[in-house]
Amino acid sequence: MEKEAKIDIQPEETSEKEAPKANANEIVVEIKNLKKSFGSKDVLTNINLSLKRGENLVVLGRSGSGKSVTIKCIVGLLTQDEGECKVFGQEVSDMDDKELKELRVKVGFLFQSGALYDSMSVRDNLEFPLIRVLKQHDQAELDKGVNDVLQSVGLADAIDKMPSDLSGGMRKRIGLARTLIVKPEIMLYDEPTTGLDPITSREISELILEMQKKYKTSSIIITHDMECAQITADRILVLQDGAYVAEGTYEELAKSESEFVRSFFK
Ligand SMILES: Nc1ncnc2c1ncn2[C@@H]1O[C@H](COP(=O)(O)OP(=O)(O)OP(=O)(O)O)[C@@H](O)[C@H]1O
Repeated sequence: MEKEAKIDIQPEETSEKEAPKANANEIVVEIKNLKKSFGSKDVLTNINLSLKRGENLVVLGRSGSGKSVTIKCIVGLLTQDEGECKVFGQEVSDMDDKELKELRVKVGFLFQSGALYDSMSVRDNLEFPLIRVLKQHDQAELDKGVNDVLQSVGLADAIDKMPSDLSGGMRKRIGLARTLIVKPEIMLYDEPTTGLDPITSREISELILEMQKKYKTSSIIITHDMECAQITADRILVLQDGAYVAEGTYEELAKSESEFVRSFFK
């Protein structure tokens, strides 16, 4: 097993975040001819992907097809063997530790587990990134940040609850709030609806769409959930055997000539 880089989202010197440039055609993530193998196993054979500012890009693929590996290359948790992986025009594999820390402030990721600290209340879980990442210490400012993001995810009443008091869907919302609170420019969602019942899954998908509009984030959403894809996607990429085999809107791909692509829509 190759060792993955450790996640450390606490930059030592964090400056005020720059406002995103308003250029709708800007490419914020660009991947070209990306290849990644583990031992003799070729996981990514030829990945090409571009994420435009403000768009929701859904990646569909069977289990084990390399979707998470792609996301880990984007945040520098894994390094590709060949090809380019650029975020905001800068090659991730060339970044030093300081640049990687800055990258992980601009790029938020929500992994399947949600990653809340179970011993901390919702308020403390949400204050944590404000204090550690944005170096905010003024209590009024912290309160405002926490209350605003809780309103956004529809859980203002949960502020003093412990994670163990929350349902799976609520934990997912708080996990999302915890990522969004530092206002990342790019969001990476790794199977955001996995393990949730159909109604809660739909609510989370709708929330992802609302957050795109409210925070103007650009997002890559990895999912098997076709309803999530239908609700959230501006564009969909289909991954097969380590390479993308189709690209289009939900409606376009549902009518694809490829049986493999259509198989997701059944
Ligand atoms: N650090 C690693 N070391 C060795 N093999 C790995 C490592 N990370 C991923 N793999 C292998 O790469 C393949 C793709 O994994 P990945 O997690 O990207 O799949 P996925 O498409 O996200 O699947 P799932 O939907 O099941 O999460 C798997 O066979 C996995 O075992």
